Amino acid sequence: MSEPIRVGVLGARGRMGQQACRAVDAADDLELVAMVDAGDWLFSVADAGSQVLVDFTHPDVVMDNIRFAIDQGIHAVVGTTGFTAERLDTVRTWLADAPQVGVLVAPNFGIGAVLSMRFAQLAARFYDTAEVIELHHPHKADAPSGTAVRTAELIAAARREAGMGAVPDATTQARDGARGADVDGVHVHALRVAGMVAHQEVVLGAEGETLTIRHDSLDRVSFMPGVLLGVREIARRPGLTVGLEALLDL
Ligand SMILES: NC(=O)c1ccc[n+]([C@@H]2O[C@H](COP(=O)([O-])OP(=O)(O)OC[C@H]3O[C@@H](n4cnc5c(N)ncnc54)[C@H](O)[C@@H]3O)[C@@H](O)[C@H]2O)c1
Ligand SMILES: O=C(O)C1=N[C@H](C(=O)O)CCC1
Repeated sequence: MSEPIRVGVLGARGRMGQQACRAVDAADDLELVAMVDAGDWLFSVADAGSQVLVDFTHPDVVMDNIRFAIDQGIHAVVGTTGFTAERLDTVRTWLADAPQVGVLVAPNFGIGAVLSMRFAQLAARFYDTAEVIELHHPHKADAPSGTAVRTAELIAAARREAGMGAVPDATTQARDGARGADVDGVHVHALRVAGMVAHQEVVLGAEGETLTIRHDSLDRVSFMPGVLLGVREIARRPGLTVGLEALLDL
């Protein structure tokens, strides 16, 4: 058997980081060599010889962590959310100086969540209206979720490609926030509910019918097969990869 891949986890004491440490530790082909959280010495990830860094931290710090990984020649599997097109462009610029390094940015590592995004993308052109409702635990820092933003962007792109116009909406009077956030012309509603983990509904509508695509992550273990796939694949994919779907051949 070949040498295990050496993995460092950032955000190691957080909800996702703890799961990621457990999953990496349990995999025969991976070796957990660094566990770093806020206030710890970031360079211990490099000192420990990490080949892949897994990041589940916070939108405010994730860009610094990616910069660090690229500068150190360490591949990065990033689950932290809060990415914009501008942030992704910045990562591409950094990677131009380190062409051997791979960075995967995935707003959701749940296989079902990735499939549901794809289903929504496929369905979008057949329906007049589409809205996204995401439901998460109340400790979540960002709203809407990274998954919901990406889903809305995929729906909007599919509508544009099909030559569809704006989603019809006759609302002329609304309380602030009543129609949710406008992401690329698609309304996204964020609920924060104690007891929940990560859930999403895409509600599509046409004359006489609706289609609801729902996914539920009931436990954070649901994200781990996707995280491990990213860790195993990223060295073979230099440059920036956005979304786990690229690794699933969807
Ligand atoms: N991609 C996915 O599948 C997926 C799934 C769940 C959560 N997330 C995202 O992952 C991120 C973390 O979520 P969480 O629920 O684990 O949050 P959390 O608050 O439980 O954990 C974050 C951890 O990061 C630590 N941290 C903060 N700054 C740091 C730094 N500079 N260096 C190292 N560690 C640092 C915090 O101390 C904390 O322990 C969020 O952006 C969330 O949206 C993504
Ligand atoms: O718990 C979170 O925080 C999650 N964040 C991701 C997002 O913002 O889409 C994925 C689901 C869980």
